[in-house]
Amino acid sequence: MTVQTLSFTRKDKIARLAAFLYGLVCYVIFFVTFLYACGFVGNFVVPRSIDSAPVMSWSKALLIDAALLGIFGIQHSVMARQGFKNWWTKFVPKPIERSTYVLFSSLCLIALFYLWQPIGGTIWNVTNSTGVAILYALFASGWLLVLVSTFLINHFDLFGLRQVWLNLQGKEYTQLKFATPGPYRYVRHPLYVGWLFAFWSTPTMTITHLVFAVITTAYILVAIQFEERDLVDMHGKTYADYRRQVPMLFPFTHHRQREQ
Ligand SMILES: C[S@@+](CC[C@H](N)C(=O)[O-])C[C@H]1O[C@@H](n2cnc3c(N)ncnc32)[C@H](O)[C@@H]1O
Repeated sequence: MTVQTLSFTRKDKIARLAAFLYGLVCYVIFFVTFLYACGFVGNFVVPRSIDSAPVMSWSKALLIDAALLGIFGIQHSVMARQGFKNWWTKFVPKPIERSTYVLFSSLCLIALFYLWQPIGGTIWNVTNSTGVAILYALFASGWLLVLVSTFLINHFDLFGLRQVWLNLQGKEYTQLKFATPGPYRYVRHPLYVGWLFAFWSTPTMTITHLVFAVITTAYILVAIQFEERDLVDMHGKTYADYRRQVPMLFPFTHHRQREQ
């Protein structure tokens, strides 16, 4: 073995280790952002939440909030498309592509938490203690369903750790297989169902919260179209059949195409 090859091997090992550490840092940033998001939407623990006191006119606040959600939506959807990935992995090494996606998503959310402008106003206010308890239980179940669904798909792949771990070991990345564990047998998008519960279940629905819930719901419905197009490209007939047989978000709903 020549000296040149030896030094390349060592450089390669250092690069793999650096990629792994980068993936780990991105994951920690994601996880802290995720925990902050629970407090932000639920109005607890965090210093600035979705319903903090308004400080500007409602029209200006609405514009800022819509822009913040729009930026997150564009980043999250564009960077997830195969065409974008093919282009930007010319600059970003493939093993850290997912971690970088996760990092950018977290940064958009951190900007949203920091710059969010409450509007105030009350749409509904449940004061009955049973009602409040049920709404908080649905809120908590939503976040739990989100987290559990990530593990059912593959938590460590979704957040980039699997990619940098395989790279550290010098192993090739393998695509995740299509699977329908647990709730995936009843709905195609349990993780998004979790978000819907987390965003809509609140004893006090303010105008601010409603704006957040409506825009994120619209985003989820659009994102599903793009995600399913990619899933059909990836898994072909298997996913197309699954789409025909299993409802999108509401379990046990009559699926039109099932009868065909
Ligand atoms: C954030 S996850 C959301 C998964 C799903 N839309 C949900 O709401 O539970 C998105 C990733 O999951 C993958 N995915 C979605 N459904 C899947 C399935 N049934 N089996 C394997 N991967 C899936 C997609 O390819 C995408 O990379």
